[in-house]
Amino acid sequence: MTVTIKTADLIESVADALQYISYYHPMDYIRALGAAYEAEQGPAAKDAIAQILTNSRMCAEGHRPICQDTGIVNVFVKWGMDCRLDDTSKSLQEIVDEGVRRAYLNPRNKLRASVLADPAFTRRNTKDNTPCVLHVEMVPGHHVHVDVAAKGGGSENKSKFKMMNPSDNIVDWVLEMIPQMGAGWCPPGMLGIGIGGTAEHAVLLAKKALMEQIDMSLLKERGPQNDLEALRIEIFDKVNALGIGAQGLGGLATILDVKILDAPCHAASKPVAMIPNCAATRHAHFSLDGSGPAYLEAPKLDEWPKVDWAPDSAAIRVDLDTLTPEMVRSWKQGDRILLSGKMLTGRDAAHKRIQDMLAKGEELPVDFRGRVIYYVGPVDPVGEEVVGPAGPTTATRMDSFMRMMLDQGLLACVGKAERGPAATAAIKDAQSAYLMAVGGAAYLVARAIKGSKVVGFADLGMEAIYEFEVKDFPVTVAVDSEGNNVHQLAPLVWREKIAKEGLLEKA
Ligand SMILES: O=C(O)C[C@H](O)C(=O)O
Repeated sequence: MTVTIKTADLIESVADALQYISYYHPMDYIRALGAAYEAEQGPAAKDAIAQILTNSRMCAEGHRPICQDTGIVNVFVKWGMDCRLDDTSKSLQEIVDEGVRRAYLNPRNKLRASVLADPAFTRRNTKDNTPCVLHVEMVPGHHVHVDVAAKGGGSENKSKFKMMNPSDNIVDWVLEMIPQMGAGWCPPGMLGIGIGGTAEHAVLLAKKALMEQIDMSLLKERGPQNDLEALRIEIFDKVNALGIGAQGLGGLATILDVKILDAPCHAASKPVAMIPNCAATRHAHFSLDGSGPAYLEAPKLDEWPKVDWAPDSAAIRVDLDTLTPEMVRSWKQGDRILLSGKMLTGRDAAHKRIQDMLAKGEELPVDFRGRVIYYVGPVDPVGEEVVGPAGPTTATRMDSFMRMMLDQGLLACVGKAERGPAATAAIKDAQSAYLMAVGGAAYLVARAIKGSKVVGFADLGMEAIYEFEVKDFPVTVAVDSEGNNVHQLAPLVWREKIAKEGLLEKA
């Protein structure tokens, strides 16, 4: 029996699933994060998890994206060989891309276009987030199974691969890689690990592993039944013992689960890949059988933990419009701050263009003297919004521009994740500061943005320079003017505490 799948149904189902995952976290992630929140003892990490959970429920209620990085779309299709498409004039890539386009341009919940063509050179935004990355497998049967994911750039950037020698130890390699990955992948999330096959197969296995349900607490309760399950538990316990914690702020929950898929490999090799999934874990799964489009059922809002983050009333209130170098110098690593006033924005493309313009002696469109810059690429607003979700992007990518920006008279910067030694030294030399906001709390953070206008490089789309007017925008001092660096210090403290006090056994 041949089943006819309507092209329109496939497009509609992909678009619906992508809209769905932009604002609904998978419930297994929410349950695991809720449990991590209860167990967390690191105060800064607990606050970050509270922001992520509060943001998640707000997004589920408001049908707006969990993160400003609405991802690059990954699609895995298992095509039942008894199925045929009603319209064979387009490739499957074109059909699925049409679903992506409709989802990302949906006027009720416009998502961010993050995909750039010509990646090595002009890096032009394709404006509708196409093309997606599509994988197709032909399988027996009369169903089309589709897994869709929207993978954030920050976590994808931390993917690792090693062609190991057969006798090399996988756990040792993972434990060597995790600290190097820093916090730009927005922990707590999960790790997908692929072992075996060939180089490209191992990476694909790691990505597919991220589509599985989080079930580490069940696995630990019943105990491992095979070597792969034992390996999952060993990696889970040893990674969390590193004390990295939510957003790299030091704590008990760095990962919520480890998923491993394997495949036979050549006798000479042991390819291993690891891909993390961030706090904006987004994936959904549906099947088509020719009877119409698939629509996913909305989760119940009362399934979210009762966590309502509110700004810390003891935080230092800072007026950006009257900020002085003396005030910046008075901030200490770990201080909680609520920013109000005007703040500029800029991320990768804007920094590169500023560098090129300065090299040519051209005048910049914006004067950075006495200003604070926020590393962000916001989602476009819909309805009454002044801006869509607008959480921080990874500051580490701006490290090589830090000294250049400080030379322009910049007072401080805001982003997420750690700064490297050169950027930390530049901040110390200029007696500046780096403030961090919570990655994965973009809709919550955007509530603090009361005004927004583009003031430079408008052609860069979400990467343009904006001026935001903010009110009580929550940040923490991550590098202070003396070069003290939270991301270096806090995990060390928590690693020791976990080991000495056996905190993970008690959690
Ligand atoms: O692109 C962004 O907005 C964020 C990015 O995913 C990142 O985590 O650095």
